[in-house]
Amino acid sequence: MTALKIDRLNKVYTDTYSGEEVTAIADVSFTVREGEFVSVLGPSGCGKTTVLNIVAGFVRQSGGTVVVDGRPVDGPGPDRGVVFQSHALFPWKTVLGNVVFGLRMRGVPRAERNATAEEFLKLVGLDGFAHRYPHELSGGMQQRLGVARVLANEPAVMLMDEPFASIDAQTRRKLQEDLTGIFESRRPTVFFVTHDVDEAVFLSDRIVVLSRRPSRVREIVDVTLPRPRRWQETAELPEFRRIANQVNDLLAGDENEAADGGARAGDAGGEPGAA
Ligand SMILES: Nc1ncnc2c1ncn2[C@@H]1O[C@H](COP(=O)(O)OP(=O)(O)OP(=O)(O)O)[C@@H](O)[C@H]1O
Repeated sequence: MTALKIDRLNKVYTDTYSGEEVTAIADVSFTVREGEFVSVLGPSGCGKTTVLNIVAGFVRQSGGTVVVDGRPVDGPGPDRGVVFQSHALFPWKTVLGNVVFGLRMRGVPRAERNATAEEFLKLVGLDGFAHRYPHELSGGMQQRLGVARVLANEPAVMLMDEPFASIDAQTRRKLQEDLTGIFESRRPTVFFVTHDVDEAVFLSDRIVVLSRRPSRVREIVDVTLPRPRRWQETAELPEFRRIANQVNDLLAGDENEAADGGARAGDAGGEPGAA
């Protein structure tokens, strides 16, 4: 079943200073099936976060539709849980309090919500930290908490915007492995935005590669690697390198086209001030 359907999405921003119109997204369509992990990759500034923000209901599209679980998106809602790059946790609430909050908003009874929150804290490896505060956790632990908080609410789609970008490389690998383990055991539907090709290949079932701005879908790449996935074994598979090279070629092809055509076309779609 389709969990998320993005159809002919278009977004034009109006620059608040110059009043100039900037087309961030020209025409983007793709679907995410229930229980599928789909990543979106593309050149910097192509509109990845904009697509995610429209799906989250934070930003309104200029054209096209977004349907989650059969319902058109018309603002934020509990059917979509977002894990941000910065942690966006409640600093005054404990770890347990952060996870329980959404459950309380949904009217889950107290005994049940504490049990559910503890189950999800265990899933992300934070059992034993329930009564700490976010500032007492490392960056990686805060991201785990962000994941637990979203998963506990069983959203139709979990939206993740470069959640590991600000985390050191070693911890990032561990978090990617843990996220994969959680995905493999729970099968949430995930829409994941990243800059990192290897991360996208390791985590995803499919990768949507966007063109430079104004963006379109350049290609949707199937990742047929076996699960369960662990970095050491998965990265050694020839298929892993083949897919990563394919995605890198798609991104590089886009850069080359930008270099060839950008100057000629006055680069109407380029980043302002970009060389
Ligand atoms: N609120 C806004 N007003 C005007 N322009 C905006 C606004 N938000 C984003 N943009 C522009 O839209 C384009 C897409 O931005 P977006 O952040 O979605 O891209 P991205 O692919 O996520 O970028 P990055 O890879 O750098 O994170 C950029 O050119 C950006 O400058």
